[in-house]
Amino acid sequence: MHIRGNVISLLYYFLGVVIFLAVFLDSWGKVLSLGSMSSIAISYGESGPVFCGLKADGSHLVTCYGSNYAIMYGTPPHFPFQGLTAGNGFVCGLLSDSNQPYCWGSSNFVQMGVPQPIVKGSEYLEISAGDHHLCGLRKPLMGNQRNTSLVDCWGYNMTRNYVFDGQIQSISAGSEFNCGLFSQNRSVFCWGDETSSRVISLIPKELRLQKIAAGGFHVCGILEGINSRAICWGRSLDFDKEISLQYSANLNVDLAPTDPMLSVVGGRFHACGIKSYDHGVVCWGYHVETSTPPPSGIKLFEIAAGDYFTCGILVETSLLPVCWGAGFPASLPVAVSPGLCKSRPCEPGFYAFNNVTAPCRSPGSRICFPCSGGCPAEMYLKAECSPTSDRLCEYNCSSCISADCFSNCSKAASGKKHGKFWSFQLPVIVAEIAFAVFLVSVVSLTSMLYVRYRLRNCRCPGKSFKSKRNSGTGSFHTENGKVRPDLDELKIRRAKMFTYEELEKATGGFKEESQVGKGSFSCVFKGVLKDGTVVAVKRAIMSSDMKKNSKEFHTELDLLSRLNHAHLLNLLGYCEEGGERLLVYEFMANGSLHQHLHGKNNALKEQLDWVRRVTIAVQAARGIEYLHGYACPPVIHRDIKSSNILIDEEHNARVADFGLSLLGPANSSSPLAELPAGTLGYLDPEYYRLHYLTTKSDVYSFGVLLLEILSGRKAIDMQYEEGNVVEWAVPLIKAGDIQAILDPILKQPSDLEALRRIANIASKCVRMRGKERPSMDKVTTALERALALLMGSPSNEQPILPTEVVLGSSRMHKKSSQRSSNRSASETDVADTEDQRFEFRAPSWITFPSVTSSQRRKSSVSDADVEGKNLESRNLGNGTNPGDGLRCLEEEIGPASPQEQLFLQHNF
Ligand SMILES: Nc1ncnc2c1ncn2[C@@H]1O[C@H](COP(=O)(O)OP(=O)(O)OP(=O)(O)O)[C@@H](O)[C@H]1O
Repeated sequence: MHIRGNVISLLYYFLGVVIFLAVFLDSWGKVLSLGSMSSIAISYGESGPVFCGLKADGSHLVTCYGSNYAIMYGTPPHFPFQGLTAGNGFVCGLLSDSNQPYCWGSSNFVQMGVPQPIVKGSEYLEISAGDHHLCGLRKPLMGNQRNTSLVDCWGYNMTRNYVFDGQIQSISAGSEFNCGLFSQNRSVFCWGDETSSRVISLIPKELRLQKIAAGGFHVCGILEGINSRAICWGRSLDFDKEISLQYSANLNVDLAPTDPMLSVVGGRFHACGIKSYDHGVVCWGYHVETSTPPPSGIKLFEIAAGDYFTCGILVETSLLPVCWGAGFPASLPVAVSPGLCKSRPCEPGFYAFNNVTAPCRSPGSRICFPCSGGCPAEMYLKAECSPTSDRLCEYNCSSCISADCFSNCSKAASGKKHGKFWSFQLPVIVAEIAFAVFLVSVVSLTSMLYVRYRLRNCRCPGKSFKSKRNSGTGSFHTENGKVRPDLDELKIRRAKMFTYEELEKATGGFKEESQVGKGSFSCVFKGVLKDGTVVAVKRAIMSSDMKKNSKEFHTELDLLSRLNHAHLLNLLGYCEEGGERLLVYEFMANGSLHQHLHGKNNALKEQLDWVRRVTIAVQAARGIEYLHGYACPPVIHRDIKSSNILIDEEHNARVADFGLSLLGPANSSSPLAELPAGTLGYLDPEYYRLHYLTTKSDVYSFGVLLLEILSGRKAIDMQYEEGNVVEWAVPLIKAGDIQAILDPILKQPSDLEALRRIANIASKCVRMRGKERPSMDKVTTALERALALLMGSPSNEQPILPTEVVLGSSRMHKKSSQRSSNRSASETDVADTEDQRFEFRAPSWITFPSVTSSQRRKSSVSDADVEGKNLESRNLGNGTNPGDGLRCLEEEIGPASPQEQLFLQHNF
């Protein structure tokens, strides 16, 4: 008896050791399944939400849906990822091959691509993004450092390597802070800025958590043990009110539920979780007006939150995502992986996901889900959780209370009694399903057509946005005594207001040595902000014409804080104090394209080889295409030139200087009758002579820029006999003498075909009549093909992979239906061969809800404008036949009228 007792206690001891080892090993390897990194991620912010997910086909490639074009353009189509995370305006993935983060989209603070600085060769287990930063938990150290964890962070106020004592199991980033969960004692710690959230001081120190998820200004976790309910702590943004604190009773928000949870996520002011016993979803915290609740009865595998909405992956074989909250389509037509793949068997308490699709690539890897806990009321445990399946609950028919239970039990009973039930009922059920499918299809089709119709007539939200912005900074409004965040107001957090003193300090008192450039109305200085960010500060020259200064300043400020594209220069902030007007931008380490092409330093010129030059042209074209086609309302830059194409450290181009830009009409076909402004040599003759401004004016200037890039000559250079680059180069191009125009400083490529194509594009861009010039999207596509050719892509039919790799972004695919039937001959010219190769994506009303259709229409309308009656009715009120005026233009580029001369003197 005694010996048996000893044997049993020995067995228990042995079992204990095994369990301990399992838990210990688990804490090393389970990080991927527990942190904020997930198979899905949602980016949010001013440019709109984007949902990204790892495809369910085992490729580990990412697919994204949403309205932030910088993210959509930049989604890397060929990189396999282990997991995803997203912040304000950007998405990051942990690369499968290198275990390093790769980000895309745009952020003023986190570098896109592999963020820098990164300790060379560092490999990460998990990454997590906050509003403007990204953190990565490094793989565990070995030897006597194994009790130390390293976390690297990049971005706003965070760029540092952090060293922590103890093994960290997972990290999760909030708005401006981060939290980590220690694997040994399961305690949580947070660091960063807690001014508005107080997440650090409110940490429930005594609690042991199995996982954590940070939200905007709060953190939620799941308690360890059987009572695995969610607890949250934190405070709201501006008000001294606690949000979602389970300890507090007098709140205007829903409190965390007491149900056991499998998973939790944090949004900006809300949190959601997946319930443990039925995979049902429950949300708590603030509700934003107009937000929708989670669809009733849904069951989820995985869940992720944006700022005001949440998405999850349905517990169905389809693995489709479903979203709710504010500002996102409810369902997305893409199957995504329901979790992260791991290469080891699932630990105790987890089971391996089994589905017809195989979301994990390597044969031995699998997705492990935590076993559900307990059974709902009226149910009993039929089978325990096994390594291959979750626990099974069945209705206890003797204690039915709910309708579900009754119907289930009666079905089962009648199933037993009437073995031939199905043979009778099946045809009826099939007919019912077929009818339901038919009904759903008709309803979906009708609503799709209706949505498309509505979008076609959509107006840009520009005005309302502006008026809201001007209406003050209050971030909340009170309704029925409840304090709620106002969605639009909360979104506006982009351009920071600096004091003059801060910028004076940053630039060393605007000393001459800091000056990096000078424009007509401003000087540009290099500066370093308090947090170490290197910036360019553009200071308006104090002139007698304060009104003009101020107008340009506000145009640029207004435009840049609305626009967001990888190839537009990012505005970081501004200062308006007394007579001083200052704009703060990202610093572009390689100055302007003008400095490279026309500076005295030949080495700098040679540095821009043909591939770099064409890459810069493609990137600039993308930036302009965005302004014309996707910005809302559309923007005409009006001053495209080489000194406004800036080049960053990695020789990527950004279009800058929006001082002269005009917002185009969003829903009107009328070209703007603006008085000409711009730079001599780049100015569209149609605009200059007839004051006829459309997006094609930018196309003209871009054509001049292309000629400049090819020839290395300035737009106007009086040292040559033929001083105007257009008048010199176009006849040579038309004669087929491409070699004669190529920059002699560069070695000519063995195959001139790519450059010949670019020269042809340029000559079409600088056609006298706007309607005969191609639109920017056609130009971009043609340039991309040329770049692929230049880089040795074997065939034009290839997807533009080399371009994507170089540019770090991918072009948006076009819909053939959007090809305008009334487009001009020239557009067909440039894109004639390309058109058949346009690829299809999801319907544009899903991908780009508020912009695409109206903008696409706009671009075709602007063509029609120039061709059609509009011109007649609105153009020359003096009775001159506009057609004649245009026809004569090519021949009559003579001296300007005295009035025009006045403009020129004034503007240049
Ligand atoms: N963000 C930046 N980073 C680095 N250099 C910059 C930056 N912005 C401007 N510069 C430099 O300052 C120069 C002047 O820029 P600015 O936009 O004031 O004038 P411009 O476009 O050259 O002329 P204009 O104002 O007459 O059109 C640029 O050509 C460039 O060399």
